Amino acid sequence: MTDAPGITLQGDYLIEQKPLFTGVDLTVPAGQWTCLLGRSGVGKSTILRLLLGLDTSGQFNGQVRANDDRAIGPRASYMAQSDLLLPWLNLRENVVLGARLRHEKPDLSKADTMIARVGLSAYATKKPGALSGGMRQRAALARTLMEDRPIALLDEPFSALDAGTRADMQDLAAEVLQGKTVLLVTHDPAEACRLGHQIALLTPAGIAPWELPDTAPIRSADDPQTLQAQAALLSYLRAVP
Ligand SMILES: Nc1ncnc2c1ncn2[C@@H]1O[C@H](COP(=O)(O)OP(=O)(O)OP(=O)(O)O)[C@@H](O)[C@H]1O
Repeated sequence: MTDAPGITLQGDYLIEQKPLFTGVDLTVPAGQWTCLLGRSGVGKSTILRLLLGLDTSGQFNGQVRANDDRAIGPRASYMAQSDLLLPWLNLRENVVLGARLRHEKPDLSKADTMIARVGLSAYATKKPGALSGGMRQRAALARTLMEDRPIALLDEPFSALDAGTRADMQDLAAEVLQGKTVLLVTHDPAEACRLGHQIALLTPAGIAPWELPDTAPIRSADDPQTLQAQAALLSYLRAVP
């Protein structure tokens, strides 16, 4: 039995009275990975913020709901596009920041395991300023995965990683977040086709689904059906105005 809920968002969003998107009807099924793709600026990060109940710059006319009618924000771990690492804390302190903010005793042993799993053990006591962009992103991923929440909202969490590390981190995230309700924003068709139970394409006119191979993720990168789906998705994304 999982307490990971299904989530829906329906509605329109305006910035300075002009529609950014209209008629969006997004369903994120319980306990599965949904990948959200779409042109830059179409509103993907905004959707994550709306799900979390955070401030946005525009006006949302619609509704956000978990299928158990409980609040989403307090049950969600969120990895923003910017890593949001606190520069005065070292990597380990950043990874346990959630517990510290909740005035809980941090689980340092779990933190060190997570830091090891993102390949940063040698940097556990370094400040973020001593880390490369890709290392900082892995540190932010470790902090997100530390939070054992039923919902994970991830905004391009692997975008700064080299191809090999990216595949490793995708595997790690898929393992740690198994059974959680995950919404992953990505620009990478290969990533979406590898990780997604479903793909949602956001356009100004709403959400369109994208067909995936009838196999369970995480899919092998060299699976012919997965390769075919990712090539078709890339062609489609190039043609979207
Ligand atoms: N802080 C802000 N102030 C004003 N407008 C904003 C702000 N943040 C975003 N926007 C506007 O909201 C729109 C949607 O932004 P959002 O970040 O949700 O897009 P996105 O699809 O996630 O883009 P990307 O793929 O480039 O990350 C943008 O077109 C931008 O004009």
